[in-house]
Amino acid sequence: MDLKSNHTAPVLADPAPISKSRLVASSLLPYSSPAPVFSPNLLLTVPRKKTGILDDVRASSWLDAMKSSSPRHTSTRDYNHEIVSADTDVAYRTWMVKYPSALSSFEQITNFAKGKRIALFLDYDGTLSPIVDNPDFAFMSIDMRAAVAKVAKYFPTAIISGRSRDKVYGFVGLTDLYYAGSHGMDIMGPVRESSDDPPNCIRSTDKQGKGVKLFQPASEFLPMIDEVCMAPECHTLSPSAFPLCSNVEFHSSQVFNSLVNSTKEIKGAKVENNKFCVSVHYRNVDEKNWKTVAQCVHDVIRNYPRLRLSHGRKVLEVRPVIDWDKGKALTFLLESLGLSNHDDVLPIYVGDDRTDEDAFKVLREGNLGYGILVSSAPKESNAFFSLRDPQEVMEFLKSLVNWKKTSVL
Ligand SMILES: O=P(O)(O)OC[C@H]1O[C@H](O[C@H]2O[C@H](CO)[C@@H](O)[C@H](O)[C@H]2O)[C@H](O)[C@@H](O)[C@@H]1O
Repeated sequence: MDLKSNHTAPVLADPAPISKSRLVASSLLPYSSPAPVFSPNLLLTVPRKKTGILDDVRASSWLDAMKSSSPRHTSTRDYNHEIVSADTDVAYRTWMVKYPSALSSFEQITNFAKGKRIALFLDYDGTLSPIVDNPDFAFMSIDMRAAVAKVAKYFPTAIISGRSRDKVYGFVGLTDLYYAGSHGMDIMGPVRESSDDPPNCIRSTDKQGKGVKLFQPASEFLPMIDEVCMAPECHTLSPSAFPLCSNVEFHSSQVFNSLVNSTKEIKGAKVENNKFCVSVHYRNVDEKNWKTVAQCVHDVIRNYPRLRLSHGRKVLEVRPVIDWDKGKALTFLLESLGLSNHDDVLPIYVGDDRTDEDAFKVLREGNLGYGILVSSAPKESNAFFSLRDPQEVMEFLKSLVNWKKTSVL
């Protein structure tokens, strides 16, 4: 999948599947400018069905996606890969030929990184913290926090999460990082005096009083009609009474309430407000009721033409219909950090989820850097390397720090 670049945007020359040869560090091509990401129109068009019933075809594709959305884990020991059958192990090892371990390939990675500035982008759930049944208890370990704190001393580091920015900051609790919440729709990044800010970017200060840039692309592309939406009568009307209402946060809380209401009878279902997105968790729902979860979500979002659905790990994620994702957030952060358009920069993105694939794709297709997929089960990815679980992520972060400390640059 090599790139031929013209003056404006790279052209994909070969849409063939990811080849083994692309997995070697030396084949990372020199930087070619990515297409501008801040296009004036980020609104996506999503075809909608008028019917209120989730028809069989859609229901089965939702269900298939729901079933395949996360490797089954029966106990935490799975994550330490102690209980794996021989078959699973063989399948995993075969898969690792295509996605080699970032730990065993560490020398290859650092050889390529020599003389370059590494920038680190880390997903939260399933990457820095193990997947647990209750999303409110997805704490990272003390050791992991220490490892992240150390790595952030040596490399610019950002967390890009589907959680709300405040919530993920609450879990990580480190100040020397940049945070992007709501799948990148709520970014608090560094201020760069020399660069122009895109629309919807405001300068502010963080909790420590440091100058920061706050970028919330969703509010730009779903123009606010605050006055209308926030009028008290709005709250009592059904959502279809204000189809043009486009205050995302307002939608988010409206949708949140509707989803909470419609799923309250489903045992184990949990709805989480992530500010610009709402997550509907079904990890603890009996599989025979997953279709009901899907139906409830479908029934709610069909009232909101400006919302769409994506799938995460045993979670349905409702988000605004804008062309913005973790990949765009990564590009935005690289620009904000003054690290885009440089041959001597090596971004590394570590993540476990489907939504992280957008970031892996940006790195792969732009020949910019490495995606590292965290997975204990084989799955197709745009990442270059793999790590099994958060424990291995921690080892990788520690190795980066040791390498940096000892390398003579
Ligand atoms: O982008 P991320 O930081 O990975 O956030 C994606 C979603 O992560 C959380 O859900 C996932 O982790 C939970 C805790 O381990 C688990 O219970 C759930 O099944 C997973 O889907 C978070 O709760 C969601 O809101 C995020 O969208």
